[in-house]
Amino acid sequence: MEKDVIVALDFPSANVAREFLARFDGEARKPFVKVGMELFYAAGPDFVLELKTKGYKIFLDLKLHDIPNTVAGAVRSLKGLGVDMLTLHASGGREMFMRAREAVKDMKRPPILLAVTVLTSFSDVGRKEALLGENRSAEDAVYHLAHLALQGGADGVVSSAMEGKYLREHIRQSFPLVCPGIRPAGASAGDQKRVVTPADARDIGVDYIVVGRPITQAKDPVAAYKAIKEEFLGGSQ
Ligand SMILES: O=c1ccn([C@@H]2O[C@H](COP(=O)(O)O)[C@@H](O)[C@H]2O)c(=O)[nH]1
Repeated sequence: MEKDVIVALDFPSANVAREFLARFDGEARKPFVKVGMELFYAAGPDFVLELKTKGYKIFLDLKLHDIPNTVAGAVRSLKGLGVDMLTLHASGGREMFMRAREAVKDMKRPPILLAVTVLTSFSDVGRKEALLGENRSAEDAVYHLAHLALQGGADGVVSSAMEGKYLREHIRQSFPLVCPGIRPAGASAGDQKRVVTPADARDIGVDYIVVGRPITQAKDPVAAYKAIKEEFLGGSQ
């Protein structure tokens, strides 16, 4: 399976994102980028198309979560964007994933459908407070949600790398594991609670790490990106 660092473009406008990406112009390969709610709501599908036309690989992180019919419609509406990955909340349930799977079936290059399990910003206390009656460990909750979504038709899973080892041991099928909440040693966690270093994520067997602020807010974002990539991919680049 391919492994890579995905840069989260959490910016308020297309122009800010363009300025940031221009720093990478001299590099041999464009970074794999993630467009999340902030940028998508500000810049819209046109900017995603612009990135696609420029040759970026795109992870569209909209975390769809609604009734199955609405999510299937949303997936169909995103069809023309040609994104490489798309997120849906695993807690939307099996039927929601079945309908999303059905919605991509006629696409020439369907996106990898990723199930977001337990957000990396949740501590155990925060998760139990938000989800009524939730008494499982984070590992068990992530496993349960991942298993359900994969059965419904998800291709891969988003979780903290902290649960990665448990997922790999308990889910037999092979699937792409995508992990945000990545922090190089000494970096500020910010609102992230379940954080892992790029080197530990590599050792756990994570396929893609998603990194935002440690790169976008670095003094030298290109140097920060390269250092994180080196720590995660090492000699396998
Ligand atoms: O559980 C999740 C799911 C998605 N994210 C997204 O990843 C990035 C992380 O950004 P940092 O600045 O490196 O914290 C961000 O876009 C989130 O929306 C996540 O963090 N956790």
